[in-house]
Amino acid sequence: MPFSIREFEALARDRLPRYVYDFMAGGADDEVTVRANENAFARLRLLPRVLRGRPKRDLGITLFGDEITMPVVLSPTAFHRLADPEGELATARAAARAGTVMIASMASTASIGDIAKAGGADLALWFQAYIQSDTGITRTLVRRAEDAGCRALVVTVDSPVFGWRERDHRNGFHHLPVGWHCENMRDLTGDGGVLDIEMVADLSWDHIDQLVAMTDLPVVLKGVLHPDDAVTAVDHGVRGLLVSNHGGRQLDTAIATIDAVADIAAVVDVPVLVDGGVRRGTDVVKALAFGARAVGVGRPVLWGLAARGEDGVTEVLELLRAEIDRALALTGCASAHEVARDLVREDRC
Ligand SMILES: Cc1cc2nc3c(=O)[nH]c(=O)nc-3n(C[C@H](O)[C@H](O)[C@H](O)COP(=O)(O)O)c2cc1C
Ligand SMILES: CCCCCCC(=O)C(=O)O
Repeated sequence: MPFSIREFEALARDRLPRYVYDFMAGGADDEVTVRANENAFARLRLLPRVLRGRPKRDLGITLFGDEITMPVVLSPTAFHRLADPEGELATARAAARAGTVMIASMASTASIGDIAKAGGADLALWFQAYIQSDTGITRTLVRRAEDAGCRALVVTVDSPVFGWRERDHRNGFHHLPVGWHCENMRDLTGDGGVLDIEMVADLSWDHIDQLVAMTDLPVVLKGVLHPDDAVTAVDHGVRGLLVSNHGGRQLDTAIATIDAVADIAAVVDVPVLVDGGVRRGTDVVKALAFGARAVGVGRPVLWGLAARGEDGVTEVLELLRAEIDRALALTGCASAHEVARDLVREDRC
């Protein structure tokens, strides 16, 4: 079994067709932000406390009333069938087994109903949506998420247009293989067809007001980086924030997410999550120190899925759990809640 997420990525790279690996690993333009997300974690150094020994650490946290077993959730990623024939169904089973949240992408290759069935009652399932220009379509998607038992709605707001992904253009990857579809987009107009997902360029706070009014589910905004937007979001009824630059796939040279999270956590009173570049348990501890309730992982899940299917996703999540536990012990923390801001210093080298 691989010993790290990096080794899972190497395995996945060996197994996947080149165009699929590039789609998953790649980002926008020069991929400056893809690299920055990881490098920014490495630049931060931990300042551990000693002689606070406790026999066991408690990794559990609560999100919208649900207890999850560690401060790691699965960020939404499209097209899991490209990684494994079982696709999102395998991912859902692994997330349920790990006792954490899976945020299913609107661009899943299985429907939200089927993902919910695969995960079963143990899965804390959230649905990620891109707001569509036709409010009726957005409403139907929200109802499907509610009917599937989703516990929160994550709205991605960093994509008014699609990022420029040079690897995909070079590889000519613009469509799923014949016969595969974004299953959440099926039967939305009553003609049995599958609609394309739209990126809506005139997305505004009015759309967020409409969405919040449409559902009792907590709405989480994904893709917020500016503290002022975070404050505005809460004013508009948003109940959680996922600080994200879409894994460097949208605006290249956007700030690394770990560099954005503390300023946001300081000005809002709702759960703040962060994703982008989390590859080690020590990264998770740094994010907690900066005020995040939890982190999201995107590519690591895909590497596990591509390398070893459902078991691979489980192994990636369990690797992270063990690394977080070890990092907590080595920094003198008995729980995720005990991680304090003074545990992290900027690298002075
Ligand atoms: C292959 C791939 C597909 C993605 N698809 C979506 C998506 O459908 N919706 C979304 O909001 N974000 C999507 N993302 C962004 C992730 O949710 C997340 O923000 C990002 O992957 C986090 O960075 P990491 O991969 O370094 O963990 C995707 C990312 C990747 C790598
Ligand atoms: C037009 C299809 C939408 C797929 C969205 C996937 C995504 O967000 C990504 O980063 O890739």
